[in-house]
Amino acid sequence: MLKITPAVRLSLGLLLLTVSILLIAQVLGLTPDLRKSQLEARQNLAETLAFQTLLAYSRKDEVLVKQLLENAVERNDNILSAAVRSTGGELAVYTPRHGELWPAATDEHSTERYARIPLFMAGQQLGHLELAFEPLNRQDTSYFGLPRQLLLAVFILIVGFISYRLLIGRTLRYLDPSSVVPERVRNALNVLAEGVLILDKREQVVLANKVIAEYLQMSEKSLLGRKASSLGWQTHENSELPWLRTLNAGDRVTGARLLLGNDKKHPLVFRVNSVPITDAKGKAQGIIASFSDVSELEEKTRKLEHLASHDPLTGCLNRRALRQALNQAFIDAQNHRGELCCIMLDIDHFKRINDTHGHSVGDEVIKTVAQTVKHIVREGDSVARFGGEEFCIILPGSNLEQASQIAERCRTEIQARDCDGVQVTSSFGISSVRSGIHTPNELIQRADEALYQSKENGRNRVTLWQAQQ
Ligand SMILES: Nc1nc2c(ncn2[C@@H]2O[C@H](COP(=O)(O)OP(=O)(O)OP(=O)(O)O)[C@@H](O)[C@H]2O)c(=O)[nH]1
Repeated sequence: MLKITPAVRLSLGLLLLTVSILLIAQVLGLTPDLRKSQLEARQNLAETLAFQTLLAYSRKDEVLVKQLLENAVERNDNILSAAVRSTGGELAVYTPRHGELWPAATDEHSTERYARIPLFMAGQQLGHLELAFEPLNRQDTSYFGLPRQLLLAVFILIVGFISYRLLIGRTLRYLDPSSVVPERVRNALNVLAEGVLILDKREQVVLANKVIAEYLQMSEKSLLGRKASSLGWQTHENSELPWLRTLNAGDRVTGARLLLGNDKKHPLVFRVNSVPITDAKGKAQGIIASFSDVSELEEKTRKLEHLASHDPLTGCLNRRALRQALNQAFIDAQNHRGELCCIMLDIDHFKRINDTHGHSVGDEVIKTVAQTVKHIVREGDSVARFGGEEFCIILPGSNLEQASQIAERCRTEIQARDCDGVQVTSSFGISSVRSGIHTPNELIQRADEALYQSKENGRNRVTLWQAQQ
């Protein structure tokens, strides 16, 4: 089947245009009128023959007249018969079948097929020359019995299409950007583990290797001519695409991070390098951009970072990560004169739970308490496992009153929870940067002192640290 390639489409377009131009030319009368010229030829022929016949007929040389008429019929395929009719209406001289070919009803006037020319000599009419012709269109049906115009149209369509197709195919080969890259270069790029795009000055793809085509889920050919920025990349905070930076500023870009894919949860992550292709004068004529898929590496790194900063039993921050979060929150609070509170939480009589129900139940209790607290605090707060059954909660932007409300909610919900048939209570101590505290350590220390007060005063309660403590 004929493939509708751009070359075929262009050829058909040009063919239609050509046919339309021919039709318009015909409508405007710019093409030669075959019918008219045939009629003129017939008229000339009839008049010449009439002149010759008149001379012979006036001398009553009927043999010569007959010879002239027979010669005319013999030499002209389109003359069927000829005759000289006397003024009285009888056929004086005639070629065979003229009687049957000449229509009885023909009046004085000539028609397309029947010429009737009066023969005058010295002002006296001697008779008429009669010529019967082939029908006008007969001459057009010279090929396979089909009208010549139809054949011409078919000829233009077939030969026109083949010629246009060959011409455009050849032209497109010169214009096809991929054909300027030698096969061996393309093969070499296809062996690379990295994706490669070669772009022109308008960031249109001139070459795409197999790897990048697979990442983009498109064929190498269908990528040609597409703008690289239209291929579905996501940048970090809409920063400039690396190849655009190279095109705009001439910079080499290395290690730019780009995401690809509609699946926002699992996009492919690439590290992209982009270098300009310069001409002899050092002007950028295009770009080579390489794409390394670092999705798996980033996922592993993310998991390692999570392991390094979180407690494996509860999923809360560990002490190292708590320190970082607290230091940052402390700096922010100081810079913006903001609120910051710290809550220390300790499960009451936890040793007894371990001793009575076993260590694994103890672990479950710790996990339940952690889940309860994480569920209550806001998104910007940090929950860390501080020690065995002790937790530290950092609340940026919360004042003492808000922090004590949160601690109170944690206390009542922990008390209400049932953990493998075990019910526990917990004690809380709260400190705030607004209580004359100067360092992150001091904030934790004061909250711990308040927690100690809760334990001292009978447990299952919340105590705020105050300067006079
Ligand atoms: N199951 C379990 N127990 C732990 C873990 N870490 C620490 N512990 C135990 O927690 C208990 C803490 O007990 P203590 O610090 O004496 O205090 P308590 O029994 O909670 O009493 P108060 O704090 O005074 O109410 C110890 O027995 C630890 O062995 C842990 O990860 N899992």
